[in-house]
Amino acid sequence: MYNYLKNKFALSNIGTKSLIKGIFLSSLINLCMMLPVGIFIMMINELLNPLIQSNSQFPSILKYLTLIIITLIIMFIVNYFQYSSVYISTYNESENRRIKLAEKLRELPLSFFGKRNVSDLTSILLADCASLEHAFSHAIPQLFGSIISTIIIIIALITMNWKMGLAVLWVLPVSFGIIIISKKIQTRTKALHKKAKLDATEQIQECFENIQDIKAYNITKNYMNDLDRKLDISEKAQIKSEFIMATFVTSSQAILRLGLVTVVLIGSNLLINGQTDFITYLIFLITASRLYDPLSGNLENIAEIFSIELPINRMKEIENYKIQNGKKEYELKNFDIKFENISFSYKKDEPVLKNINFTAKQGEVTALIGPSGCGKSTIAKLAARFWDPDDGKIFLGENDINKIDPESLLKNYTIVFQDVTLFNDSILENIRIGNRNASDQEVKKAAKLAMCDDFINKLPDKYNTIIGENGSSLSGGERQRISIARAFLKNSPIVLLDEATASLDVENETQIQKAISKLIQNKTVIVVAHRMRTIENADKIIVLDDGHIIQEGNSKELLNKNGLFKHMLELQNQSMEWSL
Ligand SMILES: Nc1ncnc2c1ncn2[C@@H]1O[C@H](COP(=O)(O)OP(=O)(O)OP(=O)(O)O)[C@@H](O)[C@H]1O
Repeated sequence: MYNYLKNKFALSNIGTKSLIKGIFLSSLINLCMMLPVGIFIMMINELLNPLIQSNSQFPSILKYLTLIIITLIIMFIVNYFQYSSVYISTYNESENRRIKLAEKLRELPLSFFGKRNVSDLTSILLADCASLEHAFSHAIPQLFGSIISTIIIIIALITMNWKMGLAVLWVLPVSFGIIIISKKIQTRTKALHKKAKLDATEQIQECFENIQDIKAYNITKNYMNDLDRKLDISEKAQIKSEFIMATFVTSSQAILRLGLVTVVLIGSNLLINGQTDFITYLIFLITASRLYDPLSGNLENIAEIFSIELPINRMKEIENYKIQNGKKEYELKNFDIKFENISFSYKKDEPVLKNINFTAKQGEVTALIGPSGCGKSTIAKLAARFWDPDDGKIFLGENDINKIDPESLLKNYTIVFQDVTLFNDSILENIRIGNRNASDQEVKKAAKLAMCDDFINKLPDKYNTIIGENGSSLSGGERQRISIARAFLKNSPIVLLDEATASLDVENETQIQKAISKLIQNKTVIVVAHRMRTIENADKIIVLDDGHIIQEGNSKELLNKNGLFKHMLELQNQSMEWSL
């Protein structure tokens, strides 16, 4: 039972124990509900006795008053413990579940995030956790508790009179049979509803994120029509799912009620034939009229219990996803990065890199160039172990990076990406992300080096200005310069620059290039660049095409050959001569 509940509902040890306690107390509540029935039957028995036996006494009112008060106290105590045990433990478990998931998400490699989108993950952490919270507090203990209490009462009834006992019992397997048979259908329709809802949510999120482009291209109407369609599909899927659930649940509830009818039929037959007495018949009638109440109410929760299988599986998928691990302590002889026979694909059978071999040496700038989509950024990501290669090895200072813990590996890297991520915080804190221990003075020094000082001083609160969600109040170039300031602050031995100066105007870019050349001295630098002039002084240029290295050398060597490098340089020179 313990292991079944633990695995089935993906609970912690404490959560499983609390659930079992909750189930036990819920069944106790249902059994306590039968206490007034017992008192009532006792009273009827005593009331009828004077009519049957002349020497009997009239029942004592005080005795029944005391029994009623005791019953109320017992019911209050059991309810109190059930409520506090179930609810407090559920919310504690839920809190721990969210923390555990967040911790796991922190450790997961980018390959995981490449397969899932943000709204899906948000929905797991918020909506899915909330649905489990509700099921564990309002459905599971109550349903299991009502099954246990009903079985106990039925066993007691069977020992009293097996024929009438069976008349009460038969409805249980039939009613549950209907629910169990319907499980597959209910789970499928719930999954379809969930998917349709997620599609609509994703579209809403996408709409907010891309509102500028949607307006600029005048596609609001098309976009809204598409959203309307998705909302419609979601609504229909919800109605269908609710309807199917209601059909099965009400049918099995109706069957449960038939138990009372069969008790009346069989009981009156037994009474007429003198095979039972009136009090026993009365006990069965009153008990059967109350017995199914908790169970019938909880049948509605069965759909909820079925539906939590989906969020539990989604959470298990995160929990079981293989994390990148490795040693935290390691010695590096140098900071050379060596790619040895590297092949990589984001999607199965769609290789992005094929047999890549090169070394980015410490103290040198290694530039990656090639047409769009040839795999330049992917090489930079693999160098930092954001993804693990399918084949081959990447060495940092003669250590296979596959065997180094990603977090401790990244301490050696400064990465400036094409897409800068900024937080809704002050400029000071956004730069300090480069080095959490840096003082304000150090942050400001880094900002100066990255040519941020001028624009920051023009902001209302200077370094304390809050820059909005993802730095929405800054220009592309300003955002990029902040990310470069972070890099200055981190000052680590390896620098990966992925189109680092892409959003800058020529004047700014020239200045930043000067600053970057200071930053990268004696470091291992890998630059991904489109503009040829930004890499003309690189020590080594790797020219890629369709995931292969097709040329390698410095710019002088490559210009002397008739290859892609020369061709790209000529094309870029031509484009610089264009005018509108
Ligand atoms: N997260 C991802 N999931 C699936 N495919 C991806 C992912 N990232 C990149 N790709 C694909 O891998 C290929 C190489 O992408 P990559 O970003 O490395 O190219 P790139 O040379 O840096 O391109 P660009 O110069 O346009 O930035 C492309 O076809 C791209 O569509």
